[in-house]
Amino acid sequence: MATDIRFKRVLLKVSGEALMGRQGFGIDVAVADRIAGDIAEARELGVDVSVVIGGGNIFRGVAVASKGGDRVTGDHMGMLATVINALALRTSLAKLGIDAIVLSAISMPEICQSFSQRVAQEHADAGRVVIFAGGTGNPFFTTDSAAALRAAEMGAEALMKGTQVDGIYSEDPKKNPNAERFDRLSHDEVLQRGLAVMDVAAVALARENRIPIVVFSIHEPGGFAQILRGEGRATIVSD
Ligand SMILES: Nc1ncnc2c1ncn2[C@@H]1O[C@H](COP(=O)(O)OP(=O)(O)O)[C@@H](O)[C@H]1O
Ligand SMILES: O=c1ccn([C@@H]2O[C@H](COP(=O)(O)OP(=O)(O)O)[C@@H](O)[C@H]2O)c(=O)[nH]1
Repeated sequence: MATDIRFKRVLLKVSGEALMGRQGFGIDVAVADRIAGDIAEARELGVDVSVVIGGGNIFRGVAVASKGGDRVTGDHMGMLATVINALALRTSLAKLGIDAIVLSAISMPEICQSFSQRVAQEHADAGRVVIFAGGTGNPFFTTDSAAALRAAEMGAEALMKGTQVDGIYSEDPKKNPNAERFDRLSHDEVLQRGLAVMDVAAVALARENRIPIVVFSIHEPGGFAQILRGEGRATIVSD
């Protein structure tokens, strides 16, 4: 079955906002459970999945900065939010009998192990789903950049960005419903056209390391496995 699969080892970026479902804030456990189910489905296809999780459902650093507060402190709060989400996803995976481990870029040994590439690789080799928390561990970055970084470190064949939209458009489709949707783009095209589905640092890092980016809707149940089988709607960014 796995012979039809396009990628055997992927890094899945799960948007923090995806976890809040219709609530408008925080974590909807039913949504976390459903995303865990999608990861389980991908593993059944024989795909190694590791995950970078965002924190936008709880906190974004710019929210502090925009109200005159300190950006660095705001970003620290945002990175902590990603740890909360990572623990929720690990809990949902455990309910399905999937062994997952949270590795944080910010040390908090009472709660989870600290990230190092070597430790991450060992857990992945042991068949665990590695959930990377704490973003890059640095302010002024995003979890998209963390996803590109961890994808490179883990030797992932693709960075799969599960987000609110079903691909990359000529403009933000939430602002312009008539925007044109692309099936394929190069990293250079994404950067040159200023397509803001991911930040520039993340796309540039993926380009440097020749890692394809696949943008798809995380809200479509079973969508992740579909994309891995080469079906469903997504935009593929590759050279
Ligand atoms: N050209 C574009 N194509 C697709 N989405 C875009 C584009 N420009 C902006 N976006 C917006 O980017 C969002 C995804 O980026 P982001 O907010 O960082 O998501 P995430 O929460 O998944 O990290 C989409 O929900 C979409 O509204
Ligand atoms: O390497 C990182 C990753 C994240 N963040 C902070 O954590 C917040 C949540 O991450 P992000 O906005 O990327 O989450 P998502 O959009 O995926 O929900 C960001 O707004 C930043 O404040 C950070 O400072 N450095």
